[in-house]
Amino acid sequence: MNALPETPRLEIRNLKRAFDGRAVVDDVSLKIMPGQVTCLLGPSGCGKSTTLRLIAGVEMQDSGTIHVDGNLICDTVTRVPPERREIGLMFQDFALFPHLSVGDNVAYGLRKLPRAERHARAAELLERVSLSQYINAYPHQLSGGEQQRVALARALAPRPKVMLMDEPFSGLDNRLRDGIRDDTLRILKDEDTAVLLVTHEPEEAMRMADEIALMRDGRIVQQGAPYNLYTRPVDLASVSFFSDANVIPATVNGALALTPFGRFLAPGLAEGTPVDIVFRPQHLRIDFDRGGRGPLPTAKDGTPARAKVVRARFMGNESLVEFVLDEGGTTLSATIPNVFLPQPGTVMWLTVPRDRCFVFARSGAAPS
Ligand SMILES: Nc1ncnc2c1ncn2[C@@H]1O[C@H](COP(=O)(O)OP(=O)(O)OP(=O)(O)O)[C@@H](O)[C@H]1O
Repeated sequence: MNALPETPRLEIRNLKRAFDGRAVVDDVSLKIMPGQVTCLLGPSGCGKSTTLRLIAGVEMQDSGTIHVDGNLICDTVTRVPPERREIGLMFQDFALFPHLSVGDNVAYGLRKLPRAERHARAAELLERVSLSQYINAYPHQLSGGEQQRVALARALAPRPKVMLMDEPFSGLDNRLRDGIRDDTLRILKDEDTAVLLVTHEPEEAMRMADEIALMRDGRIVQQGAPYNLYTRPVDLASVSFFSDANVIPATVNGALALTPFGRFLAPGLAEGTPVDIVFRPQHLRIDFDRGGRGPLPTAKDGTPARAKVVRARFMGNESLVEFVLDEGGTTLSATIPNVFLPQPGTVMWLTVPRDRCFVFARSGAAPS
């Protein structure tokens, strides 16, 4: 039995790239195992595509290393050219060759193989993406979703060790997208390549990724399974990237932060540090006012806080209700399943389970 840990299919270490003195990729490290999908997730301009271009070899890093299956393919001295990196690429505009048939598009990267083998591999991949019947058709005769599958088959044909995908689904019709994502994921898993997929859409990353690397201003700020990123975010910006967030400002006093919902533990934060108590709208619970009282405080949910409805809107599957807290005047939102549209001014009591709240030192703020 081999007791050695598996070698990552792709490993990048401390990758850096600056343009005009500005670090666009700033000390990025990642490991992806065979058959694993990692999503590089972040807002526009945070350096995702540049990271992909460095790995593909079409851009050169200032420092850092790239290994595929443990072999160095690029540092500042060694540089394996893009076509010899065994890395497949798939971008937003599928860039199929319009003058080549679907079969020839898929076989394009196999020019070194004998004709019969080339043909067999192209046919096998078209079968895999359920497009065998289009082998002699031309790209313009296919729908957007079908073209996307041809592009996938073409990228996979040379059996790349790593697949780099830059927003591969963003050109597709919304209604098709989920099905195509699921099909693509299944095919990628069958091929056992390591996939690095760039997206700015959290839902796409949650749907596709075994692991998400959350990127901001050129750096990876958090990395892990989607569940861990969602339930244990590192800061307010990470919460807000995945969903709306309620924020209650407070200040640390004796290792506690006092809020209208009671005291929150603020371990490790200096006295006087401004903090934000953060939670998602779906975790705010509401109760009706009963003769000026709300529910009793509990260890799990803390102290109920009295609030008034500001407005309520029907959103389809849920209702969005906005409140203003009596104490402190903070505005909070709640999402409630189905139809719940209380009148503005209605008094209600709000609670939020403690285990759904995050306590973060306010970014850029020093203890007062
Ligand atoms: N060749 C270049 N020269 C100068 N600046 C560049 C170059 N390539 C990228 N940049 C800058 O680097 C930053 C990051 O770009 P990049 O395309 O990597 O971001 P991104 O996260 O992929 O964004 P998007 O999702 O919008 O494509 C941007 O501000 C961009 O203008």
